[in-house]
Amino acid sequence: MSALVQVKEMSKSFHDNEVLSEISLSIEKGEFVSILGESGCGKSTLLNVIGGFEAPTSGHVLMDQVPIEKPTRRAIMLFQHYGLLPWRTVKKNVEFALEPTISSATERTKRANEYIQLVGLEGSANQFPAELSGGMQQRVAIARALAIQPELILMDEPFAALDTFNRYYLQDELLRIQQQEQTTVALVTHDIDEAVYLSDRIIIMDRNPGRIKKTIAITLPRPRDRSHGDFHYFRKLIFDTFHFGRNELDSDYHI
Ligand SMILES: Nc1ncnc2c1ncn2[C@@H]1O[C@H](COP(=O)(O)OP(=O)(O)OP(=O)(O)O)[C@@H](O)[C@H]1O
Repeated sequence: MSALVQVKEMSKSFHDNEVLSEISLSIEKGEFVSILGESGCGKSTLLNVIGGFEAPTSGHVLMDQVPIEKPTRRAIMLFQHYGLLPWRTVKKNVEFALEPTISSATERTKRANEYIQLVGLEGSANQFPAELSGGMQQRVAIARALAIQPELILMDEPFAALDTFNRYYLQDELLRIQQQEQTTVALVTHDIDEAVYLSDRIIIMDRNPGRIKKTIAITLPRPRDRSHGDFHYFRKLIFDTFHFGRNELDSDYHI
């Protein structure tokens, strides 16, 4: 594997407030990395800098050795709120995202259909977002992001608004497609379980200012079993990193 993204001694301040301090990390091609940390530690800011939406105050952020200076279609951001256009059908939402790069309408339709099928929504292609459940809307957002065929998907708590069943289902779908397409993923989450289930590597952050506290490689074979003792081992390792005492444990493993 070789590095797709390199962040080198990067700091980010908003006015006088240093939010990220001396962050260095690299993300390999095809790797699934999660970023965990308490609220306000700068996780979203880090994604925004990697996506080119925010400029670092100092240090370097590179994609394939080239400085990231603005958002490009090589890196797509996926949010908790799906950002679908309500007046367009599922198919038209996906096709719309392809307009800047595919000039032929026939080609756009073909690509859109392919990715709608990939997320299992072929039966809903002509429906409007309001007619779909939250889980289905997020699948449309995933199809739209993937159809662009980005090298990197940046995800900011994409499953946080979903119920457990939809969350588990979409986590599996995402992994299946990510492995098939060899897409590189950087995911921000508060859900330790989700991070252990999905990631090759988990980056744990400290706050005030945001720094990398620890990086943990999740060496569990796939598909992973959430009830397996080894899974619990990694969960505990992460809890211990946050120094949570027993009384502070939350049954859902959210931070
Ligand atoms: N555009 C901005 N202007 C000023 N301050 C900002 C801006 N964006 C983020 N911040 C500040 O940076 C800090 C980190 O915010 P950020 O959203 O990156 O944290 P986070 O770890 O993603 O938090 P959460 O888990 O609650 O989403 C916060 O104190 C926030 O107020």
